[in-house]
Amino acid sequence: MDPSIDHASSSSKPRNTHAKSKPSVTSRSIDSRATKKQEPPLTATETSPEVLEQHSVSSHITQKTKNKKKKQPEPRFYPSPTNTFYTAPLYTEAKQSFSDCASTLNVGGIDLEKMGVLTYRGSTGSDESSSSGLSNSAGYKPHRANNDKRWVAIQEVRSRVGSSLEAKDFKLVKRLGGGDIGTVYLAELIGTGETFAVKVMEKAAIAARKKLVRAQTEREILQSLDHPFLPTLYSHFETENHSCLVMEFCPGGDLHSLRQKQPGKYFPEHAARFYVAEVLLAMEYLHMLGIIYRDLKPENVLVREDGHIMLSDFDLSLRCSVSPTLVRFAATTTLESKPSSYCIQPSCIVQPDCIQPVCFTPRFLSKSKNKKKLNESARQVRPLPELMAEPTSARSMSFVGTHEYLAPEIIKGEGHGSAVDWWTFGIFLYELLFGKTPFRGDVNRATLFNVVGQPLRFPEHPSVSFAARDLIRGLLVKEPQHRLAYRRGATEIKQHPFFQSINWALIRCTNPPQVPQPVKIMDNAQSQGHGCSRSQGDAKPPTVVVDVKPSGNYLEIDFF
Ligand SMILES: Nc1ncnc2c1ncn2[C@@H]1O[C@H](COP(=O)(O)OP(=O)(O)OP(=O)(O)O)[C@@H](O)[C@H]1O
Repeated sequence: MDPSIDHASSSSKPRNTHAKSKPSVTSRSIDSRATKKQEPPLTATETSPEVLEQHSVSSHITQKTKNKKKKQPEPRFYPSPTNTFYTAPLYTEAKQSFSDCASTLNVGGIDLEKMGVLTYRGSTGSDESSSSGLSNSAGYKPHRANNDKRWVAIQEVRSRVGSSLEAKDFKLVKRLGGGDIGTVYLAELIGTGETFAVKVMEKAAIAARKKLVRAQTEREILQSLDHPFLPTLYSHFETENHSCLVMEFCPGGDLHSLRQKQPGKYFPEHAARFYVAEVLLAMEYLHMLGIIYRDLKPENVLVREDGHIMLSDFDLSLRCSVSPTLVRFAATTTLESKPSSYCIQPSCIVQPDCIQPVCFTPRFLSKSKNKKKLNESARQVRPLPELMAEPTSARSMSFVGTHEYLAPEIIKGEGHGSAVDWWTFGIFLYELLFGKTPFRGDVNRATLFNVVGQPLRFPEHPSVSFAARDLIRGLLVKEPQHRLAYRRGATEIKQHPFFQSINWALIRCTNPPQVPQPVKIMDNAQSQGHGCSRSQGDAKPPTVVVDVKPSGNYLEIDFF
């Protein structure tokens, strides 16, 4: 498959889980935002730049934003006309170099690698890798390698049965939700007590609705991911009629539901900052892989059992080629010689992953004696190259996304690139902070007009910091080329004062605003599964059930 082809373009996507077909622009179905009125799609004339421009006052807004941007601190580096391009091996080297650098960095006596912040260890093996030859990274998932109880469980079953996982190894416990191309179930890996989310897709239905390519895109993207805030595809298997993806189960639900439960239906600023910071790292990583996500919204941000997030749903994503660009070899500047009010330490900057050694300033080191230690450690850090890996040149003409989250350039049909993700990031932050999106109209068509033509406004309530509003203003610039992060991607956003308190390197170890209730475990005598013919050995009795009526019956699903 040609990865530069936008496979989502001919597809459609409902938020509505009851919908049979999926318009490429989705409405939300489960909350007050869902548009009730039916309306005809916009015609080509209506979406033409001229017509939309008549409603536009965006130039005024943009000018204001431009002026504001001028006041921002000088960028630390500039793409030079003689950019050196990293080829894949060099990039791997950079990663390795980063790993070396990071693993030798023992900050204040704390081994960051042991803390799980810095991990570039080899994989203990992947069920997925054994069943697929698709991606070179599919079998190398260091973030999920050694410490993941789910891998251990999978390995256990595999070694017991001597083959890859199959449908009969799982017991479906509960339906979690339905998407356009499949249904997601909570499932137990029989005999291990470990739970997974299994997305079950009916092959014939997908083929009949011409969604095969989309399903394949999602699967291939999932196979290529290895990031703490992105799903791990533990296994993939086929039955005669179904194709199944086995992923981590997120018991915390999605951020949309969680927001509804907050007082006032909006998150306090510290909580919003935490969630968007983790999403930012996930998107940075995706862009690094040449994946433009295109479907950011609270519904697609799931909360893991530890309260950290997982970005889900990749069937609208666009894959394109990206060449991480070496923009500068970092100078031998140290922390002392280049102080900064932001979290910028130019001595060791590289973006091979979510982990950036730029901010090794853990809060527990903020006292002056620890600062001294830190500075000494930083001096020993080998300077690393500075990379830019934003797929800015990618272009798609697809009309995909969710109305309230669509970027103006998508609506105008001007062709779009990775900047659409930074627009949606701005809408996402706005929604978490204010409990609503900024351009929503009474009907979808009005929403589209508002996105293109209406200025950004902030409600008076709740009161939100200047930094947060300033960041949103920078992101919700109508012209993509003037939008924050257009040029240097996530790095630009990370440097914004809104994130000043975020320690990017250690965010995985930060306490999340909320940790979901643990999954209720029931001792269920009937947990022998469907058609399980494999020996259970002396494995733990199956125990998992999440708010399923204690009838003792697991779901009778004819898939398996
Ligand atoms: N890993 C998971 N853990 C817990 N719940 C999940 C998980 N993955 C999906 N879900 C739930 O299942 C529902 C369906 O997910 P799925 O990704 O198939 O569809 P979707 O998000 O509606 O989008 P699409 O139609 O594009 O597939 C989600 O809304 C979510 O509530």
